[in-house]
Amino acid sequence: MNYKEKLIVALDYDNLESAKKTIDELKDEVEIFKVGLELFLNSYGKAVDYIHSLEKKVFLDLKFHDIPNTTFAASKFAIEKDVFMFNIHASVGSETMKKVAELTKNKSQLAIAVTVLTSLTDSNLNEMFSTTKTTKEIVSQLADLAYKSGLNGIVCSPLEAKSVKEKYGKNFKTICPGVRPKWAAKNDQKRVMTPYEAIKNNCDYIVVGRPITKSDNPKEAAKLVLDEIKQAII
Ligand SMILES: O=c1ccn([C@@H]2O[C@H](COP(=O)(O)O)[C@@H](O)[C@H]2O)c(=O)[nH]1
Repeated sequence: MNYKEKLIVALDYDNLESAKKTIDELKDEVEIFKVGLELFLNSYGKAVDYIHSLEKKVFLDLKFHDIPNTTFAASKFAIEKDVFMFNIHASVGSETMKKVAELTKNKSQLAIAVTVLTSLTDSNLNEMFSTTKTTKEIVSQLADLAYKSGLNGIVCSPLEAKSVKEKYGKNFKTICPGVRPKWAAKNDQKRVMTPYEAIKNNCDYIVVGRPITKSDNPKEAAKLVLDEIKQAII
């Protein structure tokens, strides 16, 4: 895999024009763009078509979380849109994950499961579920369920990627937000690593948004992140 394909730039914008400006600025460096709820809703889905019109790949990050019938229908939409990758929450359970996995069988699209959001800590899990389990333990449990359900990989923080890859092998992908170069603010991200550390820790893809998109010079910021990726895979 070309090192540039390991970077996914998160386009969290509230209008299509701003997103287009960034996409145009980054298109010589970046191969995969992430469209999440904010941009998908504000652009009425058109951001996906724009990225595709430039022959770039889309990670549709809408994190479907519903009963089997509804999650299945939403996943069909993602497949029909021909996105490179889309996601559902692992906490939909194995029945739904199996149905979605069946949909993508023999197709090029990757269906992945969100485990524990990178903005959450052990104490957040404790206050939500009265559990003493760590984020790492819950990620491992949900990764196991996603793997056994036949999905193509998971979203986790870079901190958990290594143990997941060691257990499930190269075909089960780790997609990791919570990536912060040393020069960037952490914002609301809690479980973070630098791009270099994340790639070394077996993230197949790193997702980086604000350090690039909110930078005074997004292209230079993307190049700095790509340099770290390159250094890590040499
Ligand atoms: O656990 C998760 C799942 C998804 N995300 C998304 O990734 C990007 C990260 O953006 P930054 O600006 O680099 O923080 C964002 O779109 C999230 O919705 C995540 O951060 N953590």
